[in-house]
Amino acid sequence: MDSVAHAAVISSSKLSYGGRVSFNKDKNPPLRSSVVSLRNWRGPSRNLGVLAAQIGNKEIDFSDPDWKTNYQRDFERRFNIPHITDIFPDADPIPSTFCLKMRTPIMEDFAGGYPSDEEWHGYINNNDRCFLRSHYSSPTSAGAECIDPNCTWVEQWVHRAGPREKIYFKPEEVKAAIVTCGGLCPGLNDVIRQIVITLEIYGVKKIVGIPFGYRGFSDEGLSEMPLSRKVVQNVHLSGGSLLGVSRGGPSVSDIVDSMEERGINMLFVLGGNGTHAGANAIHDECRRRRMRVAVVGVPKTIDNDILMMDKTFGFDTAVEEAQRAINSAYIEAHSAYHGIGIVKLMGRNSGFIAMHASLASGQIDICLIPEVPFHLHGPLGVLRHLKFLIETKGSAVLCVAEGAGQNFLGRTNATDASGNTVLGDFGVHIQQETKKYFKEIGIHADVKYIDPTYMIRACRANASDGILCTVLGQNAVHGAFAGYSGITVGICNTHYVYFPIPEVISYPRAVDPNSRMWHRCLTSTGQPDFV
Ligand SMILES: Nc1ncnc2c1ncn2[C@@H]1O[C@H](COP(=O)(O)OP(=O)(O)O)[C@@H](O)[C@H]1O
Ligand SMILES: O=P(O)(O)OC[C@H]1O[C@](O)(COP(=O)(O)O)[C@@H](O)[C@@H]1O
Ligand SMILES: [Mg+2]
Repeated sequence: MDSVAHAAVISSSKLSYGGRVSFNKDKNPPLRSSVVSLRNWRGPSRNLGVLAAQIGNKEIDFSDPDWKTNYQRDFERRFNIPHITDIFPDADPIPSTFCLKMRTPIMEDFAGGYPSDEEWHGYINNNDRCFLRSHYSSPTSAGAECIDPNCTWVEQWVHRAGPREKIYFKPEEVKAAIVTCGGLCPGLNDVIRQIVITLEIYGVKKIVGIPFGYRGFSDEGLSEMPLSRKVVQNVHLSGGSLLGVSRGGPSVSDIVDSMEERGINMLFVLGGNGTHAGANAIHDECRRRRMRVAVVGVPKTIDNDILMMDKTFGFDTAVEEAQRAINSAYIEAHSAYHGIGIVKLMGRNSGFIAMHASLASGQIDICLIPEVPFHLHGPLGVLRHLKFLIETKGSAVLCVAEGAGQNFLGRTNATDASGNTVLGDFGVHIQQETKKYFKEIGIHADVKYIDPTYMIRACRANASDGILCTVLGQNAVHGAFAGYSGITVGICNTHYVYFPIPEVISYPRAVDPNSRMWHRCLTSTGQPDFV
């Protein structure tokens, strides 16, 4: 029997003490997890009742009558979003130059700001908040994320995104830059477009694109691209990034030097975990140098692996586009004698695309993701189940996430320019193992392998992602004008919100093997546990 594919994460999530309690199943918990997880648990024997819990580096003593107040205060502190007045307490705001009645940059009526005595203006109050989580009334409730053993209601909310009545930048003094980093993702152009359009509505005239990710700040021969509504008007009609993307690049200090030289005081950073780590470091460095700058992120990851977000842009498009590949694999498999179709989809650490695409298609018999361990060989292995499917159904279709089954492949320790581990190709491996297995057992099998990954990533955004990109792009600009920096925008619990960057990138979000969604996927595929 071969080794079991290691789950990249802890798969157990249930703690029993008195009643059965299901805790947060976020994996690889961060240092400052907001809910109790198994790994962070430092209470007494699980069956003796819980008196205290270790959450991150803080111990919560549930017998303290003030524990909840303290927790909520700490939560508020963590999710506070950095503001320009933190370092420039005397910074004076001006009335916003943006209002919902103003749709183009040149409305004479509102020159110098929207009149504040109007009854309706559509602004967000700085104290508006959105709840981060739903309330689970019982720890036994499916998916319950509890702080304490009784799963009592603990307020956890984040700042609402949107335009404010007062702004901290004069549009005529703004030089805004946009940079897109990491891999491609459907919707990048939609976000660029919306940022430019919204900046112009505020009255900004100096808008530039930094070419090819962070490299564009340093590489000779790469010059900034002037942007305007005219330039970006139709960019969303094609995939990719108008500005280009890259991995690796200059140091944070060099990037900030370059920003100073160019006079950039608003930076919009579109990228994933790595890009946001960079954006946060840029924000810190700007503060250290006492620069009056807003650095705002828009999370871009086709893998959907950013914490706390309902989803990230491009993910819906990826799932939709993956249907074509899955359907092709299905047709091939069903038209062949003993046909087996294998589709590999992206997902470095997280199997969201594979899970959602499998579920959406209803055509997948086996879905393999990095978060769920499996055997390939042996009585419980994937290959034995494939034999069963061929014998009973005559064909089979597999969907594998790129990060699945990495322990079956030789480790190279290679990393890309950004320091990400270069993965082995599990899709090719399982294709070869399948062919070999059926040859060995003397059963005919016609194996077809489809790797549509870059075709999916290079697509233009679908309608729903297009709308998501529009809202995120607008809110990024609103956040910058409101004087926030070191923040990122996201959709959370159906609301658009601002997060402090470190809270969403402390580790990649992963599929919860105990979630109802993974269970739904399993009921659709009908696959057994391969361990
Ligand atoms: N910890 C970090 N600090 C600063 N910059 C980083 C960090 N990690 C990655 N970057 C930079 O962010 C950019 C994108 O990172 P990458 O991991 O390739 O993509 P993604 O942002 O999609 O995760 C690269 O230019 C990389 O150099
Ligand atoms: O070939 P590349 O450009 O390194 O991209 C491959 C990676 O891009 C992704 O689609 C997304 O990665 P990023 O979020 O880092 O851009 C991963 O799933 C995949 O491993
Ligand atoms: Mg990344």
